[in-house]
Amino acid sequence: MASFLRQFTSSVAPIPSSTSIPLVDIRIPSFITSSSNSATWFYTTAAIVGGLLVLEQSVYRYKKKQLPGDRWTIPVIGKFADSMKPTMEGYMKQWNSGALSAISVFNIFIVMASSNEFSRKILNSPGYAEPCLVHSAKQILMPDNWVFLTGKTHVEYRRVLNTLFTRKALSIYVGIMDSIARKHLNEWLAAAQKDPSPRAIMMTARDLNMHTSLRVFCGNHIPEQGAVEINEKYWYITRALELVNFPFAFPGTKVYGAIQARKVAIKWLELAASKAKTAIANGCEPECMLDQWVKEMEAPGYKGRKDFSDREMAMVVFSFLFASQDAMSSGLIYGFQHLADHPDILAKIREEQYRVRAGDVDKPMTLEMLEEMPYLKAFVKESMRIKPPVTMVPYRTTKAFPISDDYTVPANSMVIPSFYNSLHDPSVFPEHDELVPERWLDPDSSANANPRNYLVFGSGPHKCVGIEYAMMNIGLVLATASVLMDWEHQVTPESDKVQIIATLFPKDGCLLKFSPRPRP
Ligand code: HEM
Repeated sequence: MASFLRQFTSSVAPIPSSTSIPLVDIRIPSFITSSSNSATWFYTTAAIVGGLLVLEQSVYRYKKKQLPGDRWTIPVIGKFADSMKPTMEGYMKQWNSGALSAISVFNIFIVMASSNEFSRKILNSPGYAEPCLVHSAKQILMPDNWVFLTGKTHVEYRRVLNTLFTRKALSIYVGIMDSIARKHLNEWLAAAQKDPSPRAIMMTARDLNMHTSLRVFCGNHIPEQGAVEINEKYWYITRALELVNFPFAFPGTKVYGAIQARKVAIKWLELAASKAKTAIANGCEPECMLDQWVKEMEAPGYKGRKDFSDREMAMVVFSFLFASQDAMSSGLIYGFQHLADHPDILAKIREEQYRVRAGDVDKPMTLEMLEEMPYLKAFVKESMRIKPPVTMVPYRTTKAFPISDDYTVPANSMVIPSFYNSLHDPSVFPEHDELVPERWLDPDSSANANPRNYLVFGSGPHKCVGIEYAMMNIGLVLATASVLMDWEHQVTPESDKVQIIATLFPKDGCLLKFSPRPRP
């Protein structure tokens, strides 16, 4: 590029100005002067553009240093085309190119970390790197949402939110989860009776999760009409979670649709927060997360902030929906698919279910019962190891980050820890592509000896706040399904291919055929 520019400029003859040869009075036709002006503009513009392109390449190569990655970046857009249609194969190629590797998208310099050491280092270095949600997240979640807090204020806010997932709180939620799971599974059976052909569970599993989360978080403080409205509109939010979106939220854009959906959701969630405060003030016992939150703030030993406004509480609940809906749906859908494809594992799950339920499949699930189901828990953990719903989380460096002895990530770069290689490390997970729940049941297994490799929920100060709830919900739905119904998987050429819609899903949406299961 530089040599091209040198040749180009040296072949351009200097154009004399009219003042440099004052004694010569030659009338120059106007079409000649205007074309020489245009030529000047053309050459100047070309030189500026060329200079910027050279600068772009130089900055990229300076930041990349010895890291694996393209030697040159595509001018202006970089790897934008790849980020529009991400594939697992593409990501794997990048991760396998090195423990750290570089790319650039729209001149955002990105360092991908694929090893456990570097991924964990990024997640656990709040002094150098902070989570960096996709650009649209700020527009959708609103800039004053707690999820954008960092440092000490984040730690303090998190301390309050952790109280929403204590054992006491989870024991309130489990009854709600059980009754909603049964309602939906019976609807799936009724639909299958009408039309027994296999159907994709992509959307029906999402509906189940949304319904469960709304009722766990807000109980009956949201009327049915509100729950339906939020559920119907939520897909607009998922659609807008792309890495790169049209920057302005004009009507018709995905982000605009997501903002409208958020406005509807926040309206109902604010109402729910206000009703929870009234219910607890009137002496009611907590029946959902919002109630539990208000009750917690009243407790004599409570040390945190007590003045959460309805809007703040609504934004927290909305952030939970935002963080959980896609990931939990991915985990649940792959759970169904993995069990259908591994009848031996499903048989072990059923054996455990019948034993703990003492043959009574109508018995509502309790926390104590779940604790007696180690095989179920091991399966859920293993299913998400094989297909982690979230494969990576973008962070941003706040200052130059000396990540290794010989490489420092420049300030204001994106650093993306990825989890796939940690979760498929053959030295920790022998037969790493095989679904083996037993590896979690042996306390001396290498899987249990290396908990740092299990990055499904991240690590460090921003580690997922909803781990227990998510694991419990996925386990509870699969366990209840295993005793109420049989399901067959229609395997297609797309079943083992992955589509990435913020999280991972089977490309064919997971086609299942359900039928009622005879009682024991
Ligand atoms: C299978 C389901 C889920 C998976 C795989 C998952 C995974 C993750 C991951 C990888 C992170 C980023 C962690 C990091 O940066 O180190 C995260 C953060 C988060 N998750 Fe989850 N999650 C799930 C379900 C949930 C649920 C059910 C909730 C809420 C009820 C939730 C709420 C959050 C929140 C609020 C954060 C941000 C925490 C912070 O910044 O302090 N997630 N999750």
